[in-house]
Amino acid sequence: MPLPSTDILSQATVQVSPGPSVPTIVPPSIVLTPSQVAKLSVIEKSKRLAAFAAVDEHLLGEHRVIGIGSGSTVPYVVERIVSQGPELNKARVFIPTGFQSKELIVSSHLNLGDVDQYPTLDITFDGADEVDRDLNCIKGGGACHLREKVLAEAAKTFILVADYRKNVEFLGTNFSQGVPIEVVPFAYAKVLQNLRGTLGSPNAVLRMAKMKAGPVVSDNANFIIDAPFATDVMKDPYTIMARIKMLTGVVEVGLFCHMAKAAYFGNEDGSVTVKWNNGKNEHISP
Ligand SMILES: O=C(CO)[C@H](O)[C@H](O)COP(=O)(O)O
Repeated sequence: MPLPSTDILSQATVQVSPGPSVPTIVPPSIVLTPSQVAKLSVIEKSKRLAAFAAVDEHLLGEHRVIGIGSGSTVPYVVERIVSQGPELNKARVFIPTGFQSKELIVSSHLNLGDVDQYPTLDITFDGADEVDRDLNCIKGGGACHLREKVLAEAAKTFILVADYRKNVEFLGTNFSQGVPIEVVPFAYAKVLQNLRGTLGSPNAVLRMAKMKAGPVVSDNANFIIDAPFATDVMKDPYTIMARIKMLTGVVEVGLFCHMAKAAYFGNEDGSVTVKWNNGKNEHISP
């Protein structure tokens, strides 16, 4: 099923015209056709709904510098942005949170920039592994949370998009693999020891790669530790985030506290739930 995903170039068709001998790579459009939409699963549809609602409500004509996060929901953010047309988008620059979103921006023919050129962003859209009632979230399921946090912090407005499974009262409810922690490689054993001991996460583990022997290596050439904590600890994510961050060797913690302005969750019934940082909850009917 053709989805707007990171493997967009691998789905590309090669067109060989009779003239030049060099084949042209034509990536499939990020904008889905009605028949592609009809084939999406309920979860994919709900991600797309959340992304569309978030872009429609928050991406303004005057926005020029836009952060694009990582994960499987973000391609739908880009789909909606591309649908706004080249006229609006040619004046904009898009900042990626990692390899995946860089590919997404480039293959969608959007202008690519980096945060060292644009340290202030108008807005950043990103996915989340889980979002609690106060809009704190777990991020880093895709090992991108260092760059994601930089782009969230650099943005005047940070907006989360996710499907209904991520909408929880307390962090760690469904996402039980633990808090993703990026560490410099040579310090991983020491940080693991700290986490399993003093910090109270006996099941903390080094994240291992699936199709490679050895650990996952982040876009910044670091390792990732996943550290699960008890529910009581996760009820106060800021405190545990600060304690982990103080460990020498830790580069960034996948707990984003008090950063998002709003979180959009697509629901199974086609509605969208919006949680705002002022405590307000909104329901957008299908
Ligand atoms: O934090 C992330 C990557 O580091 C992602 O935003 C998070 O994992 C959510 O991804 P998805 O939209 O695929 O559920």
